[in-house]
Amino acid sequence: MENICVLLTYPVPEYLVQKLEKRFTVFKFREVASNPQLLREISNSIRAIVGTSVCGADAGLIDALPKLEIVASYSVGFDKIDLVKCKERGITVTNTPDVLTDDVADSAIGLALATLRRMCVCDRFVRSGKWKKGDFELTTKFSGKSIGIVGLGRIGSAIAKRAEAFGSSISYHSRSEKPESNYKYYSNIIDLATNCQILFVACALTKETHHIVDRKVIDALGPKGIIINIGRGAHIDEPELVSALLEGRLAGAGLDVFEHEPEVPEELLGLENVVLQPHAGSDTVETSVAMSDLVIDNLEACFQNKPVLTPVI
Ligand SMILES: O=CC(=O)O
Repeated sequence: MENICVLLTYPVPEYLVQKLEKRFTVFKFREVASNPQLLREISNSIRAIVGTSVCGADAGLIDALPKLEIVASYSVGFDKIDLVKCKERGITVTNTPDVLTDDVADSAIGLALATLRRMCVCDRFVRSGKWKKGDFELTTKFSGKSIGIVGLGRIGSAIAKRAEAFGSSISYHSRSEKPESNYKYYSNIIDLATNCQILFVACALTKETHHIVDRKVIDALGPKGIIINIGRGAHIDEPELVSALLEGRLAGAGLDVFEHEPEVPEELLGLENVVLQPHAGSDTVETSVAMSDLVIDNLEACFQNKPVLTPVI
């Protein structure tokens, strides 16, 4: 397989780079993009793209690679891959579901706890020595709150399972009701937001879910409501979120993702009722190894003409 050329569109952990380089001829997009001559030379040889949640494969790149057979994403989300184009061209697309579910769900619960119990503010309180001058103010209880989950897929279900252990009542909104679930279903996200205290966003980003959390949803959640987003930044109308937080129309937010990441709205940086993470929901050593192994297994299966393990299409 050493002769098979793979284009890496975004930096991935060294473990995956090494595994790829052991098996394939690897080109890194950043190096190739700055060398148009090299790009022209290799465009006819690239048979696989390895992308991430940040940079996958858009129509322009796919068009430039006539021999492309597979886009293997080091991510569960595939919103950065032009699936229509891949389908047209008969290109296989794979992602890394399941192996990261626990980490992302853990992060979601961690963000909720950190936001309600103000853990980051508490940490700064201790470090700055302010504790010596008096105790920290009271925070808000997490256990027993009513939880609304947008998207009851693998990650949404894992969040629900964890929230159950906190005595939460759980309801959800998704495209259709899940007959296997005992949680209360709302076909309308505004009804879900009206009836919960903490709204977790855990669905895939599609045209339909772009800005699914808009001003109406935020206002339905109300001034005591909390939003936790471990999906994609574009699930939330970010300027609306920022103004709701500034105006006290929303109590707080725990955000792993942002609409224009790594750019984060300046106003959020000054707010103490938000907890911000750098899109790191699945970024643990253990899960990174599992995701990398799955990327490799998918590529090997594809080039051995076997069924890939986790096909998107
Ligand atoms: O955002 C992370 C992923 O899609 O895996």
